[in-house]
Amino acid sequence: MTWKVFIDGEVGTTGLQIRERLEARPDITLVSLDESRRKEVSARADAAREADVSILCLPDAAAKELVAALAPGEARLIDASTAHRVNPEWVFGFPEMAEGQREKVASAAYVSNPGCWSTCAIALVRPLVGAGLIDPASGPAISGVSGYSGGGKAMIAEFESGEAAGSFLYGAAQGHKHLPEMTEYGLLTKAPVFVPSVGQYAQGMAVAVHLPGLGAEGMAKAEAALRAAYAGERFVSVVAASENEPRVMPQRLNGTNRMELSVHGNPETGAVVLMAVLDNLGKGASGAAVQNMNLMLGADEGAGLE
Ligand SMILES: NC(=O)C1=CN([C@@H]2O[C@H](COP(=O)(O)OP(=O)(O)OC[C@H]3O[C@@H](n4cnc5c(N)ncnc54)[C@H](OP(=O)(O)O)[C@@H]3O)[C@@H](O)[C@H]2O)C=CC1
Ligand SMILES: CC(=O)N[C@@H](CCC(=O)OP(=O)(O)O)C(=O)O
Repeated sequence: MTWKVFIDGEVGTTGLQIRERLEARPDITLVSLDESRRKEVSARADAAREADVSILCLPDAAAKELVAALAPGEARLIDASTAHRVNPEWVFGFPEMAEGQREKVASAAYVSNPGCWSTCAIALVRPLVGAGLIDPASGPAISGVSGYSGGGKAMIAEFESGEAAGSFLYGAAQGHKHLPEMTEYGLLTKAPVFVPSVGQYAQGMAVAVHLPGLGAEGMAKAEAALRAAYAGERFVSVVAASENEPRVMPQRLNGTNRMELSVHGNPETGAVVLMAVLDNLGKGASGAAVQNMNLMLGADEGAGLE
């Protein structure tokens, strides 16, 4: 069995990484457009119609433009941009998120690939809300660090040319574009307070959820809730705190489609921190898109991924 796949935006950061994962696969034939036509909407729509699944690795506006050029049912799409993440007509492409989510992805016409920050945040927060350990109205504090490839070609150029003055925090005004998806799929009623940062390295991400009052008992329950939520999962797992102590290394899972979660804290003060590590271009983007594509095509979910 072979399938045709179109990567719209295949020369961008996310698209290239998907292409690398698919090129080696005998079961996939890539549908490609010439350089001169790759931004022409009619050519992109034709390519999407020809393919069994198309993966959009584009700015939000270009993703919306392609969707608008297609009639419902003409193409199956995975959108890696932010454009459709909380749109109820799209299935959120995080198969491990909830029971039944994997099956929804497999049968969907339109799948939105989650953001890298939100994959980490949702993975940590959602099971704890479910277990009654996070109050959904509490607006939990979340922080994190990403490699600069998370900002695509423009930020890579900024860092690699020396134009960027160094690492920075951002999003302090609480308008980060992943907040709606974190809130909705984290089962929160109030958005988290989220302060991400970009480090002076290319790739890899670590995210921390801060729970100052969870306590020693809550800490044990949090780990149990996370272990139960991801039991048997191949790409999401809970690891011992010692794996991420004393230093959390955001580049630890680079080149993989894995995300590792851990629970940390001080039993005496009751302060607890949940931690997630992934490759922003692996489980945070390109790896996740390939996993969703595999599910939609009926291929082995882990094909082309490690
Ligand atoms: N980088 C990351 O870690 C993550 C990125 N994402 C999301 O994935 C999407 C792609 O991001 P990323 O790969 O980083 O971005 P890049 O800027 O690296 O790549 C975007 C690509 O889209 C192309 N493009 C722009 N407009 C059009 C158009 N109208 N038609 C066809 N192609 C077009 C660009 O062309 P050109 O080369 O000419 O500029 C570029 O190659 C974004 O929505 C981003 O937010 C999601 C999760 C993580
Ligand atoms: C480091 C950095 O700048 N990261 C990007 C998010 C990358 C990403 O996940 O983009 P999507 O929202 O399209 O998924 C940001 O915070 O805006």
